[in-house]
Amino acid sequence: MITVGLLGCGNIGHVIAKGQENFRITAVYDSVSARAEAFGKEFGAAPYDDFAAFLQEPTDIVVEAASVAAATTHAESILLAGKDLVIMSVGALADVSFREELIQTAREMKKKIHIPSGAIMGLDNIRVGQISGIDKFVLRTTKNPKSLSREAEEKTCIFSGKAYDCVHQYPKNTNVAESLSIACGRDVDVELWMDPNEDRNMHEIFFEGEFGEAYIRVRNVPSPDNPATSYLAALSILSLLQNLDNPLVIGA
Ligand SMILES: NC(=O)C1=CN([C@@H]2O[C@H](COP(=O)(O)OP(=O)(O)OC[C@H]3O[C@@H](n4cnc5c(N)ncnc54)[C@H](OP(=O)(O)O)[C@@H]3O)[C@@H](O)[C@H]2O)C=CC1
Ligand SMILES: O=C([O-])CC(=O)C(=O)O
Repeated sequence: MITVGLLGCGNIGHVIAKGQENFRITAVYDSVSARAEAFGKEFGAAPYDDFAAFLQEPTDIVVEAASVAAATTHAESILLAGKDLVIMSVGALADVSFREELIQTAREMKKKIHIPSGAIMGLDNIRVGQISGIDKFVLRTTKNPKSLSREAEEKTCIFSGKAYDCVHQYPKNTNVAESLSIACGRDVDVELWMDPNEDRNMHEIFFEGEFGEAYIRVRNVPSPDNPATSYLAALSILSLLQNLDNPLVIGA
């Protein structure tokens, strides 16, 4: 049985806890210790309010499902503690030198850093961008203003630029852009829209290169407990965990 330490007892944490089958969450940590305690009581995991003590639990893998700040602060120490790592707050990896240091640490510790497909489809084959030419790569994200904790009367573009720059302004909405950038090997172009007539979290990917062209559109149901996070993102990490010990690997 794979044992999991969970960093962040929020929306995604609860979805994966409810889907435990071939893995078990045995230790949890959250910046709000009452939240970790309640989570621990509900799912039978040990709650921690001290991160160093949390790392001493003999878990195989730590799932970060908290925030870009949490991933930035804790990722290195998780790897140094000899644990594999799943990063949901992928925006933390926009800083190239931080990302390269983390990969180096993982290599030295013989550990893996997993980036789940998250709120999109097709991340696996987008890696072809690293081995063949790309002419165009644009991510257009459209959400209801409520999912962005904003208000708007009409469809409005609130960001247009590179993924790297988006992370500083919209850390909760840059994970997809950063996952795509890492997958295809370049800082992708991003448009972020809010639309009062859109009730889904929509991600459209326009990708052209030597292979041909692709248009991927995902219209995600927002998570009831956190409308900024698509339910697909939580399902994606659950699927990743359920397949960790599966000898049959699907996808690129
Ligand atoms: N890769 C992808 O495609 C996607 C990634 N995400 C990312 O996944 C992460 C989790 O999402 P979700 O579960 O919906 O978020 P929630 O806000 O529902 O849960 C996160 C929990 O982690 C806590 N937390 C935040 N920062 C820290 C910290 N530094 N140390 C310890 N605990 C912390 C939060 O506390 P508090 O409320 O006090 O901040 C909260 O309890 C987010 O960063 C989100 O942006 C989401 C969707 C798609
Ligand atoms: O759709 C989602 O779940 C979140 C999102 O935009 C992102 O993290 O980039």
